[in-house]
Amino acid sequence: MADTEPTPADGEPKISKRAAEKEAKKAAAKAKKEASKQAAPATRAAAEPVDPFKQGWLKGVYNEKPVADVQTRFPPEPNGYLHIGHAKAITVNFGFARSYAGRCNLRYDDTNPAKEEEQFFTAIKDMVNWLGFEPARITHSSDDFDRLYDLAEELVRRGKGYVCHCSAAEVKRGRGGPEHGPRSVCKDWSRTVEDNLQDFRAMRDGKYKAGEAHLRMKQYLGSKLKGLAENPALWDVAAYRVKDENYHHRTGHKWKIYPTYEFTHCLCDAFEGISHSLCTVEFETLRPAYNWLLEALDFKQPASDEKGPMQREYGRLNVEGTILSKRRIAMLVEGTTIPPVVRGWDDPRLYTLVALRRRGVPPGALKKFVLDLGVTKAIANTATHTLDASIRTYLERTVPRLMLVLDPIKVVFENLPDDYLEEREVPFDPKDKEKGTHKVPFTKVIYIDRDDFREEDDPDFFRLAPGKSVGLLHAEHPISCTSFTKDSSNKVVEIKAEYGSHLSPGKARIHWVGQSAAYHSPIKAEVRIFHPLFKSSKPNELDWKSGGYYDNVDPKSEIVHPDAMIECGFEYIKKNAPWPKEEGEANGMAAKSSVRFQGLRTAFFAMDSDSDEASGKVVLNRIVSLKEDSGKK
Ligand SMILES: Nc1ncnc2c1ncn2[C@@H]1O[C@H](COP(=O)(O)OP(=O)(O)OP(=O)(O)O)[C@@H](O)[C@H]1O
Ligand SMILES: NC(=O)CC[C@H](N)C(=O)O
Repeated sequence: MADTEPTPADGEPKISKRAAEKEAKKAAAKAKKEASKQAAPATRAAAEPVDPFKQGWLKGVYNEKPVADVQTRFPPEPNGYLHIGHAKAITVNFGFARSYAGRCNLRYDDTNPAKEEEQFFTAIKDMVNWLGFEPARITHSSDDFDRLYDLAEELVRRGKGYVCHCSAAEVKRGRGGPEHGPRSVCKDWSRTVEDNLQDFRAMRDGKYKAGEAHLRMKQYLGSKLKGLAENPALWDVAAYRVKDENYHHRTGHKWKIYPTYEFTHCLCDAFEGISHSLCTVEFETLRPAYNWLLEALDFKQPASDEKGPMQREYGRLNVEGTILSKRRIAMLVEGTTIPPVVRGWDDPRLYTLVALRRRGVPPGALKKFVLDLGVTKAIANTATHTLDASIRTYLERTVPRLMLVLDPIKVVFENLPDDYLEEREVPFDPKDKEKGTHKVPFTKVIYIDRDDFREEDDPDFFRLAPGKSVGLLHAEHPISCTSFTKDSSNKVVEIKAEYGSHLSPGKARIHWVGQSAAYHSPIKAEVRIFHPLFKSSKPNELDWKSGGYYDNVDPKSEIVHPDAMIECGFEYIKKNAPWPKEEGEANGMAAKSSVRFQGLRTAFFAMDSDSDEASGKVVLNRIVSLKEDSGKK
């Protein structure tokens, strides 16, 4: 509709802008209704569940190699906690296998001895299970160290591997370029097989220190071939290197040499019978090197994906507004010269999977988010608030509702007897009868949120104020404030009020919690409300090297309400968790945070791991606000 007032044509009755808008709205609503009637059969068809793995790019990947026994793998390096990006990798690899009736392995890509710790192994498997997937097999690249070593010798025997003693600078020089001229091979390139074998064994037996010797693959550096040879991933990259700090958590000090990613990954894929090796786009340039090694050792036919594993690459999931790098999160968790700024790797302000779980994000919401963004070769760039919006929509349909008062003020009804009790039957979700109902007590004393009261009335304020009435959600009659009292710090501590049908209904309805020992109401709780950890919307651009990020940490990123109150329906919600009941959590991976609910007019909440059943301590985390601006009302 145009902004300007319409000019009526001569002779036509002049209608006001408001009336015209009303008419237009009516007509639009009618048209929409008509359209939806006509479109009903098509809409119903569209509502049939669509398997996202059998659409678009993923379907194309399957069609390139439509085998009966689809086998994929999720191959994290066990050097830190998984983050939201990994939720995409897990969903893609496990989901693809599931859709095509195949299997997916969890493979710990543990070829880097210095960085791996037991805690990460357990946490990674937990997250896969929590997301609702069960690995067909759990493997470790290190399980195959013997076999990998034998194949490295075989590569040498086939004249396709050589031990090189160049320094890093010499290797760089050999790669050529504007500074170094044409690419060239070093003197070690033409050593005999026997010589190379002996020297490789010497590497294995500890004759060399780190950097003094490498086993390199004889790819294309010495070749005159154009095309493939332009790819630096094929310039005789290292297959094995010596590690001085060589203790490995599974093989101990057995090995002084360790295989590189380029040597290990494709071979482990072949050992495990992987049909579709799905990884992120930054590995695309490595695909020719992946195929080169498989072909060199007869695990694949040249220029064919029929035999052996086929690597294909999808776009990473990048989330702006937070940091995902393990190194940076470690700085926040452990502190360096600066004190730690978060509670741990699972601090709900982080985007590690353990943190998202602790915050209360349902695993199904993460998977849906990943798939809704789409799986293609394009990088999926998104922002934390887009993720929040998606989680909000997911929770809206799936979790029950309760009344929770964040910052309570006591309300005493002067016109009710001390033992007044109205038992109200309240649905857990008015739009979903299946979730059932529960009983809450309406009593002489109730608690309302401080935000819902003003000491001085204002015509634009529709809730409780002296002389003003307001409706109560789930109660029969409205209430009206007669007076209030304050403490020495000028804080309102008690409101005197009336309740009954004689009062004006008011223009809004607010939430409340009744006080009744018989109903164990209210339940006290500490509520933590989270906001972005950094003031900057681009925290990756902060100064991480010299600690400049610290000043950007928002001290208001966690606000604690220590005296919140929840109505007694919470007990039922707790006993009947997980909400929603789906895959991982329903199958035993439910943490305390699977106790989720919508606090009416407030936010979505989940129980925090700091809660303690024995002492009755309840701590809640805000999962997301009800609206994007985090404001209620
Ligand atoms: N942001 C992301 N989006 C999608 N997939 C990812 C993302 N980050 C990692 N992956 C994939 O997850 C799998 C296991 O990753 P791994 O932990 O080895 O990766 P990484 O790149 O070291 O992760 P980090 O981002 O923590 O450095 C790999 O296949 C990798 O491609
Ligand atoms: N091909 C892949 O998926 C890569 C996995 C490997 N762990 C990495 O370094 O990221």
